[in-house]
Amino acid sequence: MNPRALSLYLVLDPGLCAGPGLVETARAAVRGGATMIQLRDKEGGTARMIESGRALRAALAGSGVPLIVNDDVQAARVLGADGLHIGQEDMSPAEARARIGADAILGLSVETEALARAIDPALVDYAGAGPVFATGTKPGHKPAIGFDGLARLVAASPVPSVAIGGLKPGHAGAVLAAGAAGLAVVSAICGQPDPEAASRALAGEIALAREGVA
Ligand SMILES: Cc1ncc(COP(=O)(O)OP(=O)(O)O)c(N)n1
Ligand SMILES: Cc1nc(C(=O)O)sc1CCOP(=O)(O)O
Ligand SMILES: [Mg+2]
Repeated sequence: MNPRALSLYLVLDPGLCAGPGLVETARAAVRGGATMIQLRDKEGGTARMIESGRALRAALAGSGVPLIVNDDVQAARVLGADGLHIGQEDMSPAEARARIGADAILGLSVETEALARAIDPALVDYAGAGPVFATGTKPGHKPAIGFDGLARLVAASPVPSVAIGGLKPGHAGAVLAAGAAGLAVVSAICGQPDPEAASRALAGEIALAREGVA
């Protein structure tokens, strides 16, 4: 996986995207510069994940933007998704890798330095590091780590890290300065009045920040 794919990683939440919907939000975000899309539906079960995933696959076809499925390895397999994102309590990276195959992208959430250090780079392609800030999008999330904590997780991880949790416009510089490959966001794009403009603003900030740290 090219770490640049982690630059602006949109995690789609069907509830927050209820206005335009998942597909239109994804299309708009990609027009604005999103580089990776995750389907994260914590409520709908496998059947809805597959239905939404099919529509997203069709919308993203030819864009070069990978589609990652959150949690649900069965849906990821049925969809032939580009990858799967798992948390520490979902399944082991070894099981996930065995079930999605060698070529699929596998992401793993890490909330502490010890978890980041424990990543096996033979199994896992990227780390989702956070939460950087408290967020209402994920009730019961682990304690916020801030930019200093992010830098420690990034340094401990043997694979590229994408920062997540409460990230908004204005944060890209600090995230990249901490060494992360990019920002993963839900509410900074999903549910915004103009998701394309929101995505373009974040992508522009990331590009500027990258010039600063290159
Ligand atoms: C890019 C990215 N990073 C972290 C997460 C969180 O995954 P997890 O800890 O399994 O929590 P849920 O998203 O399943 O509630 C993520 N989804 N994406
Ligand atoms: C899905 C998710 N995982 C997190 C983690 O820390 O592992 S925080 C989070 C939600 C991020 O949403 P928003 O960009 O709206 O703050
Ligand atoms: Mg999970």
